[in-house]
Amino acid sequence: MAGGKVRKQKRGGTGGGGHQHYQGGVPFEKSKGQHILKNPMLVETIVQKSGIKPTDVVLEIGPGTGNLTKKLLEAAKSVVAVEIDPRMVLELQRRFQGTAHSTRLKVINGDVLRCDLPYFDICVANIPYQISSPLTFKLLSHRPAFRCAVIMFQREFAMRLVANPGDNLYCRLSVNTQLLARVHHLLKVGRNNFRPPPKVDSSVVRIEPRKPPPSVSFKEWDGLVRICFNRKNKTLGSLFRQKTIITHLEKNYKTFQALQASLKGSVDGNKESEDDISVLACATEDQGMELDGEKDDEDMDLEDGDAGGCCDGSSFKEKLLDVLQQGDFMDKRASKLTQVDFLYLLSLFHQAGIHFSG
Ligand SMILES: C[S@@+](CC[C@H](N)C(=O)[O-])C[C@H]1O[C@@H](n2cnc3c(N)ncnc32)[C@H](O)[C@@H]1O
Repeated sequence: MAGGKVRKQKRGGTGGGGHQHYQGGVPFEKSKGQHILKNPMLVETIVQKSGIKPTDVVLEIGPGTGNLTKKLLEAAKSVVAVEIDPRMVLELQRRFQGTAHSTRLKVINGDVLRCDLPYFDICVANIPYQISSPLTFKLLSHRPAFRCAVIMFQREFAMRLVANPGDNLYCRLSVNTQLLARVHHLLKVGRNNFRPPPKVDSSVVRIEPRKPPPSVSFKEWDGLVRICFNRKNKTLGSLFRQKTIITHLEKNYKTFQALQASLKGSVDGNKESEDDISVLACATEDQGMELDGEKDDEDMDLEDGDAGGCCDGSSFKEKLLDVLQQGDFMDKRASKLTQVDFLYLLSLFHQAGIHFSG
């Protein structure tokens, strides 16, 4: 029966003795991150901490069998739920059909990363963890900006989101998310609150988009942050001496110079608003954040050693190092830099005509 008791069945014929978890005859699929919340107290706490108003439209991602959906419908004006699995959509429809809530629930059957999101005031979700990073940036690029999102993440991902300079887990994901939003850790959640239990612990995080959004190009920002966190414990002086970095930035520099020349130095009065727009456009492109965040000190495609003997290359290297020197960044490490430090460094590079997006 829909929304009914969850039962465990032995997987037949495998000989492996493994268990398949079912709800209403529907087996859960681990590949879709189907770990439903089985603790009603926890569901209640999440809804309370969301601060939903009776006038709010709530977006739920991955409603599954509807345990959270039910409580959201009790608190909100309406709920829009995006679910990828048609079997779950059917379960949801059966569960709420004919109830007082049915007219206030809209279910979209689709992949949340591929569909256009509707207007919403608040997002509350227990998501499949494999989409954590792209989903976070898809939400943060959504307009109009929502009030807040209260989302269950894998514990380590959550701790990366909220990490501060100097924390072990401080990474590109922390810096980029915190540019666009305020993030707070709300709740630690043990794996036994789910059926079937996942292999990892979880945490609920509150994400509040910054309003107005920062007037910096996200692509430029992320280009700088990506380089700095490629080896977060190396000094910036040493990172910006790497040949691949110098070559890449010099190419951008020349392209930018050529562009400036072709524009004959004319000042574009709309520059600032273009930058604002690129914050939105580029945030959604950046879907490899989680992986990069998790590989801070391993993900290395840089070559050690100085740039080659080319005169152009050497003088451009001096230019890069001058910028670092000017802001006293030569001996600093990404692991300790604040948002303000990154903004200042980016502005110094821009003043020198050095850009991070090609
Ligand atoms: C962790 S379960 C949460 C279920 C339910 N919200 C709960 O808390 O009991 C994640 C749900 O997201 C769905 N899902 C997985 N990938 C999705 C995607 N890309 N877009 C939308 N839903 C997805 C799964 O089918 C599953 O129902």
